[in-house]
Amino acid sequence: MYKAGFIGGGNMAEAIVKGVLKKKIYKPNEIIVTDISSQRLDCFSRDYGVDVSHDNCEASSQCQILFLCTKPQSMRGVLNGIAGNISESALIVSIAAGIRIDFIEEILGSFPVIRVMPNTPALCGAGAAGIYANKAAQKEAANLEAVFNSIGKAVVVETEDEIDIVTALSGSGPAYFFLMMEEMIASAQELGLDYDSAKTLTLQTAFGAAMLALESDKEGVTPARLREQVTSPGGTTEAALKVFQRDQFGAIVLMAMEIARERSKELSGK
Ligand SMILES: NC(=O)C1=CN([C@@H]2O[C@H](COP(=O)(O)OP(=O)(O)OC[C@H]3O[C@@H](n4cnc5c(N)ncnc54)[C@H](OP(=O)(O)O)[C@@H]3O)[C@@H](O)[C@H]2O)C=CC1
Ligand SMILES: O=C(O)[C@@H]1CCC=N1
Repeated sequence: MYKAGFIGGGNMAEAIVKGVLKKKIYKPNEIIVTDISSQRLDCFSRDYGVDVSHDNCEASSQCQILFLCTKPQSMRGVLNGIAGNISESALIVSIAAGIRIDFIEEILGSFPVIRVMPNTPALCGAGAAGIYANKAAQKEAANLEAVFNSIGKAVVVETEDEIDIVTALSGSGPAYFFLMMEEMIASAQELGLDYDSAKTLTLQTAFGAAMLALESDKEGVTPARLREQVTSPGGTTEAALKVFQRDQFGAIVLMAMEIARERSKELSGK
């Protein structure tokens, strides 16, 4: 029996597998990963030493925790394929955006099911994950929270609808920050700085800002207060921030997150 099986060995499954192995939550021989792509399976076998298989049913019958890690659009087919072949005592964990627990239960029958919305920084132990468990999985939720806390930070939410918000916030969120980094690097180049210097200073600034925000949060200091500390009256930051405000930066962020949440809800119909 494997402690964990991952159906779909894509980007997010790899981030979780790498994270849990690094933190020694599981040993490589306690994990099995399936995928339709031999190339992906070779990568998991070579880079992480875990067992791999093309056979979703075989893997599903041998796992204590079964992580469903395929795209939402493939989930119906994947669930139909493994239904009736899952170990009776298994915990089902879906990381798919939008896919609701009742959709999973309809196809698989009654199991403890947990939805987790993780993110790719789990790759380096800095993930953020939201967790929602059905009634049958309330006990398991605490264990799973510990797993995701070991590869970042996890928050258990009260309602399944909140997972759609978590998706728009921290699931997709790394991409928002990466976009900001891309734009800052490109802008610095446009203004005359060389690419390497622009990249080094951008990444270190993002890292420094996040680290300072996390450290300061322990003392109750908010991001807003930290922003004020950078902003000298009549200075350069104030001049820049006025442009963000004039062009409705807050409204743009809200609009983007609302659309991401709506897309998560739409995917539930797949
Ligand atoms: N990427 C992210 O940042 C996050 C993703 N998620 C969720 O995680 C899930 C996976 O996303 P991501 O890792 O980015 O996607 P990927 O496309 O990278 O991973 C999915 C993998 O599953 C494979 N696959 C497709 N069909 C099957 C099948 N029938 N059996 C086994 N494997 C199959 C795919 O192969 P092939 O490519 O050949 O089709 C692919 O390798 C999604 O549901 C997404 O909503 C959640 C949080 C964050
Ligand atoms: O873009 C997506 O649909 C997935 C879910 C959250 C992050 N990536």
